[in-house]
Amino acid sequence: MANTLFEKIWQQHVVKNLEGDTSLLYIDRIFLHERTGSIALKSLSADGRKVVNSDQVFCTMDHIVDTFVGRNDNTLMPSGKDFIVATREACAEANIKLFDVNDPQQGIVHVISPELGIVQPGCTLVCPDSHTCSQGALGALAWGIGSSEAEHALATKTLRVTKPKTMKVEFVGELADVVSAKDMILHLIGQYGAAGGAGYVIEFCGPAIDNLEIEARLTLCNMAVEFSAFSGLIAPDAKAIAYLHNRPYAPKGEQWERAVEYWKTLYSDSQATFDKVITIDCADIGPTITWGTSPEHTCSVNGVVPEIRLNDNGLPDQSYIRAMDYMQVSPNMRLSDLAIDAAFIGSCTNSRISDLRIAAKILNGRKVASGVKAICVPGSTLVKKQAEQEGIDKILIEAGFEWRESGCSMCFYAGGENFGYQKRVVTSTNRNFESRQGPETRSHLASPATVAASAIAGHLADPRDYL
Ligand SMILES: CC(C)[C@H](C(=O)O)[C@@H](O)C(=O)O
Ligand code: SF4
Repeated sequence: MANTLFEKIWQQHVVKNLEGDTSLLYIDRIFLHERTGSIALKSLSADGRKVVNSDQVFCTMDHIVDTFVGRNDNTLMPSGKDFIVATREACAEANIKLFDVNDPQQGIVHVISPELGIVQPGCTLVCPDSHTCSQGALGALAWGIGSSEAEHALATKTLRVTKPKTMKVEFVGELADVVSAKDMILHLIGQYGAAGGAGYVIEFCGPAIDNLEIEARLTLCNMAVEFSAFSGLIAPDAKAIAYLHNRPYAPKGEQWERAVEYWKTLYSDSQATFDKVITIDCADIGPTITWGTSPEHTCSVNGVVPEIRLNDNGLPDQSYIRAMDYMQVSPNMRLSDLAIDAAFIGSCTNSRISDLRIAAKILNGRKVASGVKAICVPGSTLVKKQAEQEGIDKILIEAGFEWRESGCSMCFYAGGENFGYQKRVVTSTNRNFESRQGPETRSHLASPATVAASAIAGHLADPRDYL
């Protein structure tokens, strides 16, 4: 029988079929972070239960840690230190591998898991964090769970999961210069709505996906959850296999050979059917940015804010009115007329070395506009080190960017460091809802290239004008 990639991985992991579409699935890897992982570990231990196999569990300090150079356990986030200390203690007690605050392999969970070869094709990986879907880029079934599900997985190596429907999103044609995976995913969400993927697991495929490097595929899959999908994944190809080769946690020697043999079977059979298919022509995608407070509020960076959408009754959609009011934009306003207060390059969406390279290419020899607070937070300590070896830090600092230690940082506002009241931020992150990056901040989601160009211009700007 012809199967999709998802069905192959699913079938491999069914321990028992339960009622209806629900199955008990075997979980290969569990990743935790100090914000939600510590809660799961604490509660597990309070119940007198144990982590059943700590070799399959990893934890990092990314969400709460400060990103200032010279950081320690103290954080700007009130009581952040408590989470850090509790996580450290819980990991030591359960014998879990922890990438601690100043560990050379520390970083944002969805950046370090691929970077260290922890996520692998065909495996099931869960983390109490919504952007776990990023890791599907390597052909894994990876999805975000809640803290109580994390407890269940830690104690049993299994989870009850209701089978999602399958969607194929095929990208055909070629991307224009500087147009990136971030523009692709924003374009998809803009076209089909932020709920467009609800109830589905999405396989991204097609010639334009084949052409993407692994880091770009991670960016694309990262925002599957912003499309409301259960997860996103991409069949592992020669690029995925080459990417994983020799990574610290990837199999070695004979085990590597056997793994590769298996990974090569992980693709959707040509006769396999999907519940839904979407095809997107990359010729239609340009540098894309959000104007509003949902990832579906997108437009071209050199375009204008759209008209207010009408609802089914032909009346102005209140969510559009509210978003425009919050963002202080109005229909037909040029995006390039919006002055920015801040520019942020970071997050599990766009903080890998390829993201920093494109930013450096644009920023080289230029200056951030006066009055713009510009911050770059590498996605991992290894990315930071690599960037420093390439001189990227110098280019960014010279241009006027702050160069930070790795972490989630101001991708999300948790009561600590933020961009300030009602500040307008152009950001390489994945969420733009109200106050996501600070009190009433106005976030415009875009690619790192667009963020860099806008930082120089002092207003939202098209990266094609800066190459
Ligand atoms: C803190 C964590 C639970 C949260 C998530 O799950 O997404 C965070 O990573 C985010 O991006 O908002
Ligand atoms: S970088 Fe942002 S989106 Fe990613 S895990 Fe951290 S807080 Fe969540």
